[in-house]
Amino acid sequence: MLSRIEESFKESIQTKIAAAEAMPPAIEKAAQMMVQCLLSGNKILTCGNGGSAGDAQHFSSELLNRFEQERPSLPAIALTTDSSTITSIANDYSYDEIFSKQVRALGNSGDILLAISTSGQSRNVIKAMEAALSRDMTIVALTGKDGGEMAGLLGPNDAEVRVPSTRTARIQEVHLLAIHCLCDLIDRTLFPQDEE
Ligand SMILES: O=C(CO)[C@@H](O)[C@H](O)[C@H](O)[C@H](O)COP(=O)(O)O
Ligand SMILES: [Zn+2]
Repeated sequence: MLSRIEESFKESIQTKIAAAEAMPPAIEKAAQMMVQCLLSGNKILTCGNGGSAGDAQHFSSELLNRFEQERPSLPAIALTTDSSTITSIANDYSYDEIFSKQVRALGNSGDILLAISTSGQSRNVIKAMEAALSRDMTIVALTGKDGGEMAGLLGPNDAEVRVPSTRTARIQEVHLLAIHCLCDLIDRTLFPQDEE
C-alpha cells in the first residue's frame, strides 16, 4: 500500500512540474481580468461539481474573507452553496440549470464567472458559461484534459487555465494551486505591501 501512496505523491509532483511549465501565462491573464473586474466594482461568481464545487467555495471564501494578508473583503459568490435554490431548480427544471439560472439572476455586465471542471464537459457548468456570456460577463475557465466543450465557448476576452493531465484527482490538485496563485496576484496588485 505504501508504494501506491508514494506513486500518487510522485504523480502529483510530476503533474505540478508540467503545470509550472504550461500554466503561468494563463493564470496571469486570469488574474489581470479579475483585478480589472474588482477595480471596476464588479464581482466574481464561481461554480463547479464535486471537488470543483469545493474549489469554487474555496476561492469565493478567500475573496470574501481573506487569503493571507489583511485587506478589505472582495465581492465573490459561490453558486454551489444554496441547497434550497439548487434543489428547487433541479426539481422544477433540471440539474443542468442549477448554476445558469443563478447567473441570470445575479450576474451583471463586467462580472466574471469562474467556471471549474476537470473534464470541461459538465453540462451545468457549460450552461452557466452560456448564461454568463448572455449577460456580457467574461469567463475564467479552470479545466483539464482537452478542455472539453467549455474550451470551445471561450473568446479572446476570456481565459482558460488548463491543467496538462487527464486524471481528475491530479487536475484538482493543480486547480487548488491555481486558485491560490490567483488570490496571491489579486492581493499583491490591489493591496501591495512592502516586501517582507
Ligand atoms: O472530486 C472528485 C474526483 O476526485 C469527484 O467528486 C468529481 O469532482 C466529480 O466526479 C465531478 O462530477 C467531476 O466533474 P468535472 O470535474 O468533470 O466537471
Ligand atoms: Zn476530488
